[in-house]
Amino acid sequence: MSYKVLVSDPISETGLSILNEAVEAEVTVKTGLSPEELQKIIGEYDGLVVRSQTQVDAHLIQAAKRLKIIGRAGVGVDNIDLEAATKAGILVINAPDGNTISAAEHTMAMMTALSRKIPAANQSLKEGKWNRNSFKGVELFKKTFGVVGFGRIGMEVAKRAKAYNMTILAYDPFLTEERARKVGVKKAELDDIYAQADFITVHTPLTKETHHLISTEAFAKMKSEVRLINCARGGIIDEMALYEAIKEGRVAGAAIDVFEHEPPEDHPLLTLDEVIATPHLGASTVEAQDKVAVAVCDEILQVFRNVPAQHAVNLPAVSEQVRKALEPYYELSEQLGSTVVQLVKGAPKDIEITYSGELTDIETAPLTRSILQSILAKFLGDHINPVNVNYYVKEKGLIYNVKRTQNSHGFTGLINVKISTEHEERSVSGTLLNGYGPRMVKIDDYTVDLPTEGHLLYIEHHDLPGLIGHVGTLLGQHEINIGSMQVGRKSIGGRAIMVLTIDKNANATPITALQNLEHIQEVKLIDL
Ligand SMILES: NC(=O)c1ccc[n+]([C@@H]2O[C@H](COP(=O)([O-])OP(=O)(O)OC[C@H]3O[C@@H](n4cnc5c(N)ncnc54)[C@H](O)[C@@H]3O)[C@@H](O)[C@H]2O)c1
Ligand SMILES: O=C(O)CC[C@@H](O)C(=O)O
Repeated sequence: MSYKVLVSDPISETGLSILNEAVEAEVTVKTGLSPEELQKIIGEYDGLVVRSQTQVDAHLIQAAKRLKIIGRAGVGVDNIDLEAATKAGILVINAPDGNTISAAEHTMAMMTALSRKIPAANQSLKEGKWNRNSFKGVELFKKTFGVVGFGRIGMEVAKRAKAYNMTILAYDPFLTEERARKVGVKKAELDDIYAQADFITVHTPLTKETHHLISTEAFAKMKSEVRLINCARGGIIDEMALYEAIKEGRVAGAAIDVFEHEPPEDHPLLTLDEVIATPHLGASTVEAQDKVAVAVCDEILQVFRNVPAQHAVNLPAVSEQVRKALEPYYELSEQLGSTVVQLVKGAPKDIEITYSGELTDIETAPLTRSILQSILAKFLGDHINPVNVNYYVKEKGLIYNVKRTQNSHGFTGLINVKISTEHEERSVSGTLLNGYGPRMVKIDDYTVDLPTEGHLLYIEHHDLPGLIGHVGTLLGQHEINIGSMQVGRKSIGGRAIMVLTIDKNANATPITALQNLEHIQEVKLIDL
């Protein structure tokens, strides 16, 4: 199968060639489209590759009827409406580490250029002036450097700043004393940084919490003559507050790579001598662009090949080890969910999933999503997928519990899915049998050994001689071939079940006819 992929921002040729050479992908590169132009064509595509220019908003997502995956060749996904993508079941992936080094190096370049006024000196010289007095700078040596956001880039920046002999204060909610000590920085609070730092750099994502994190209030707490660097995202520093702080002489300068609105138009900051700026160039190196494009294009192909994504932004990450351990169980988990939801009468209210045996100690959330997806698909259709399933679980007010038990009844790994509705409670268990693949081993309290595919006819009846014969005859009259049969009973003459695998999908007639047979309580056709 071939998937149509649109590349709407410029990405490296090395990355593009990965998609171009794959049989699974048919690639179109159309960059610089207006939102309206993009909206018109997006409906044709299964995949979209963007950098930071394309705004993937809710309108675009609504028009993207076939879209399965959005690949962001870079880190920040603030140009993508993640909520809308998740609701639409579109997987969003990024390339989180391909441009770390480039962004860190750009931050250092901006800090040194700012401290030595290099852009202005360069400009002046090119204008024919030899003005050595106007460009006196400051050293970085032994200065205090505040790093706000100590993730991949923040840490790489700190490593480089250590070579300048700077004292580094790092603030990040996830930074522990131990880690700070290990990398040779001091763990600090924001107020410590404001009070002590000569240079402050920000390396957080732009979120509700970090929007205008550095504001008028923060500037008021800073050391005078402080210099700021933002190579992360426009909006983390309040641009107007920064402008005022520079005008008032409290801030000595700022180096800005990113703006709240890009490109910035008639921006007051760009009128100030104390500000140096670049047009969002943090990741603009040959190496970074190759790395992010290759990473994202490779991963898009993996997803088209049904391999779970490693850098999904709107799905929890799954380690390679967990992915390998769970892989054989996906089909089983989906089919158990599908079986029990077809068996039960009414809409699920409570779902209980129990993992036993070798599944007890593994992160099973991906299997849980696949079970929930197969259950909800009966009511909400095929657009339910692992990306949006939790959204719909919440929306429908479904309650689900996950349990773990060591008792796997002799099986290596066992999954039980139980659904309660307002009418009844039904459950199905399944395992992977060596050499046989997925098998259903229990329906409610009855032990069975059934395949988890094809068409199953589930019949509940009184355990009486001759009944199995009647069922066989009736199915024969409707030209329905029986592939196999399993019977189970609780006691002789008591309640019993038979489950038949049939070759032809039974229509409503034999089911009604079967239901009308004496001593039969329930007949259900389960399509897997
Ligand atoms: N200028 C560019 O071209 C360019 C290139 C690459 C990345 N970026 C941007 O740089 C930023 C950092 O990227 P990264 O790869 O290091 O991300 P990362 O996820 O590795 O690190 C971000 C860190 O910020 C921390 N954080 C979140 N909220 C915080 C808060 N309120 N206060 C303090 N810390 C907080 C997180 O705990 C995390 O450790 C992102 O915004 C990314 O989009 C820009
Ligand atoms: O695509 C770019 O050049 C910007 C990338 C950068 O902002 C990121 O967040 O990865």
